[in-house]
Amino acid sequence: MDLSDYRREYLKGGLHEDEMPADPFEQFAFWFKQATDADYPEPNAMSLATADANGRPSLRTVLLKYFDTNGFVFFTNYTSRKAKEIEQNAQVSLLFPWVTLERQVIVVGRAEKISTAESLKYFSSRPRSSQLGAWVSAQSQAIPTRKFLEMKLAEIGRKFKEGKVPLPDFWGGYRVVPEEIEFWQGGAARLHDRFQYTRESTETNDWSIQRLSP
Ligand SMILES: Cc1cc2nc3c(=O)[nH]c(=O)nc-3n(C[C@H](O)[C@H](O)[C@H](O)COP(=O)(O)O)c2cc1C
Repeated sequence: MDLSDYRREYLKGGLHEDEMPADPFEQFAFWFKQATDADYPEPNAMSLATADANGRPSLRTVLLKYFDTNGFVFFTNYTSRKAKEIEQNAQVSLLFPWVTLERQVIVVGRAEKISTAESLKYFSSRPRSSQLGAWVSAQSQAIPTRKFLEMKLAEIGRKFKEGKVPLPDFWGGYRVVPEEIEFWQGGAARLHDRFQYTRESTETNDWSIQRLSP
């Protein structure tokens, strides 16, 4: 299939130096709210890129669950492929592909496991079915059939029939602590606006900003 004629002009707006806040999280929150207000489907779905110790990359979608000036938090299985790669190489990248808004946000930083208490807080807020699902899935491992999963779910359901479902020790969150955050806004004639924030110090929320060529 030839897709070479698939193109459109990006005309929704621009980004201007004098409107970029000093704090990139402020800009992210502003764009996130605009994505939500525009009914962008699952604006918190982001691509997470990891790479193993040899630099071999892998990529998948995960859901951003919350963010603040400390970073972006998602939840997953600590024995999954992504988790194994993060163990070998904590450098990761996130991409928010808000393409119908003619925008993308790219984060580069380090993934850190959050505390068990913090994971428990989020786990406790999940529906019971999702809590049981976390117990059932040995994420990223080969399994024989779907039936195998359904039987495991029934077994786990019986095991935790009474009371609260406990937090599995193989499940929890990562916080991606950004070192760079780029905001991209499509522009006419492919003259897009790109602003890259680079963290000045690991101790503080101080950032330098530069415009990048599209
Ligand atoms: C919209 C969407 C949201 C997802 N959210 C998550 C998530 O928050 N956490 C997660 O572990 N997997 C999530 N997944 C599944 C992952 O993309 C992936 O299949 C899984 O985490 C295993 O990845 P890995 O084998 O590379 O570790 C999501 C997939 C989609 C399409």
